[in-house]
Amino acid sequence: MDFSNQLDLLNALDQPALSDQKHESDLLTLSFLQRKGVLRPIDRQWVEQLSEKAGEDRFAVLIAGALCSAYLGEGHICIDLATLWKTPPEGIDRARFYRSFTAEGLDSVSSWCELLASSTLVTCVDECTGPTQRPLVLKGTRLYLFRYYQYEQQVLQYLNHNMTVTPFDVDANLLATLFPNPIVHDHVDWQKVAVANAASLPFSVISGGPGTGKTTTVTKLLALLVAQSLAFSESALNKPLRVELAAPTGKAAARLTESIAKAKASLPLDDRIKSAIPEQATTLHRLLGSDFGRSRFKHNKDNPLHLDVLLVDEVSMVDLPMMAKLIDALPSHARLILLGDKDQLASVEAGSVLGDLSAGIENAYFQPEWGAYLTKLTGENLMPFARSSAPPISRALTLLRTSYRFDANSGIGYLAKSMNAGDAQGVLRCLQSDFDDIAWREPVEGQKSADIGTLAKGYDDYWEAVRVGKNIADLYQVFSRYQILTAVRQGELGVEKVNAQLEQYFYRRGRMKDPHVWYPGKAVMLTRNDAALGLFNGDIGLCMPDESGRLRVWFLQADGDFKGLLPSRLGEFEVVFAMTVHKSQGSEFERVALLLPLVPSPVLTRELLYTGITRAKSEFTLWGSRQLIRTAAQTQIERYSGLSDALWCR
Ligand SMILES: Nc1ncnc2c1ncn2[C@@H]1O[C@H](COP(=O)(O)OP(=O)(O)OP(=O)(O)O)[C@@H](O)[C@H]1O
Repeated sequence: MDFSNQLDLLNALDQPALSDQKHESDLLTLSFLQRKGVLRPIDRQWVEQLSEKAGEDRFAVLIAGALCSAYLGEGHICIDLATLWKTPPEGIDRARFYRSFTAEGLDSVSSWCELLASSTLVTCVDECTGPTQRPLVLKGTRLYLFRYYQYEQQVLQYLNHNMTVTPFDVDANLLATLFPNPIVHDHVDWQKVAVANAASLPFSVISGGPGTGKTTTVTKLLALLVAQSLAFSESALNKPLRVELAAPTGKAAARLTESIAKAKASLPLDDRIKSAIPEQATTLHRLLGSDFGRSRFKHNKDNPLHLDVLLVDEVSMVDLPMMAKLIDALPSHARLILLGDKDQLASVEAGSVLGDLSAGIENAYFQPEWGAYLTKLTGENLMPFARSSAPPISRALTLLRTSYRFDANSGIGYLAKSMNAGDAQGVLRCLQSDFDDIAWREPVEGQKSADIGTLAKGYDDYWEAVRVGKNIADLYQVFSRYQILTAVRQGELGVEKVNAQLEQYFYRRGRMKDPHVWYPGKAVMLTRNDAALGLFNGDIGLCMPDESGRLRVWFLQADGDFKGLLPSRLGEFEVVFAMTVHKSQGSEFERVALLLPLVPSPVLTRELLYTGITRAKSEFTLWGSRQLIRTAAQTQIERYSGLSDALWCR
């Protein structure tokens, strides 16, 4: 019998493999780690292939490589050996972990690093020779997969270069025109500071929670840049400024288009300038020229984008590889302006670029000479924020702190703030207070499933709009007013089950004749990009008949138009009367119901709940137990990378 087949069979039965049995009580093996769920099959296979090719069989090297791959799957850019040495991954017995290293003569993290540095699989970047193309890169106690080390370096090199350039000239009078009302008391107008900062620098980040005026601010920034360019081009016959707006998803791009158009209308500037400010946003994939199925984009270092200014919204959703590719495709003279909420969930794929960039943004410290420069330019007194210890990156960042959407009487604002601060008591107090805009539904004793009847009521307006045959634009508006969010995919209160139950409930109420076929009102979300159709993962389509009565699924395009497709043309999709919080990023709804699972889950974190809460504009209902809410508020996501330490000198 083939021995490897036998091994697979044993693994599938969750039994120790034959080769492990003699080690079971003493040393670790890769197959044991896979069975414990510490490694995925792909992590083990990858490292075993490398081991065979390179003739490297030392366990301390193989476990480091396999963990690097496994942690990448959880969103980490690298592993930190020092942290792992102190706290072995969950599911591994500590004594056994250390025994496995002692067996190879290792007794400390430095001896582990030395051993790795001696391996043909690892490049040690402290060497004068620099990195060679080996699968793993060791920098200090951080171990990376080669490609991800490169991505991180690409972003760092870009930032380091752009943090030291001489500031561009900024028209202080124009800046004053855009901010005519001085802020009262001793407060700083951070929106004005953000515009001054971003207009002065080739790279900037503007972060803020919901309704803090991010769009208002960048619209003023674009107005300033466009007006300066128009004035300059008139005198020097220069070309007009080429500005591009982008976001990670189609939905977020459509929202950016809408918000910029609205904010532009109220600018205190003449129409010539307003009309030169673009409104049309696109997705990052489309901007870069997505070549689906390939990881390389049409635009890159050799074929840069044709633009002078690039504004990217919802940057919390942008992963490290995408950021590196974006930077790679920027022409050297271009400005990059990143916009987002640093406290939201990080990207689905690896990295937390916005979080890393803005790791120290709360302090709002500038280097003294930058503080003096901004004070002169804005007329705001920024010297109290001057610190000689502030790292260079600090000047490129501005945090907007005042929410103009949620005032002191807003439960949503208070709840979001408490959750973001990890203040579990504050969160529970807020949920128990009588704010008009929030509600809390605790599961009752023995509850096994969601209260579908109550949740489904939120869609009454939508079904009425379907029944009377509203046009697709109006129907989309109505649909976007209410959203059920779930924290998890699987389980009783997971998105799959809740969607199935909702469809059944609607069927019983006569909303459709057969829930198993396409019906008017069916709402779906794509789960894969589709180049041929120009649609993206996360795009939402509503099924309604066209003029000839044929059912089509209608998708909102970034330009505000709708594209209607025959259902048979769609690739992978799922019903979307409920969606996960992850999928809701970049969208906002008037009313949101957030369902927590009935049992603890590692995905319940402060960032997940904060993101869920801040999707709601005027009404938020939280379905979840006191215990899970408390635990989530106290659990923060940590993603390993070298970016924040390199930028914030920690
Ligand atoms: N300085 C300000 N003074 C008064 N109102 C403001 C100010 N800045 C923004 N607003 C108003 O606050 C609301 C939210 O602003 P805006 O849409 O720019 O915020 P945002 O941070 O982009 O919001 P979102 O959470 O939707 O991304 C808008 O109605 C806007 O007109």
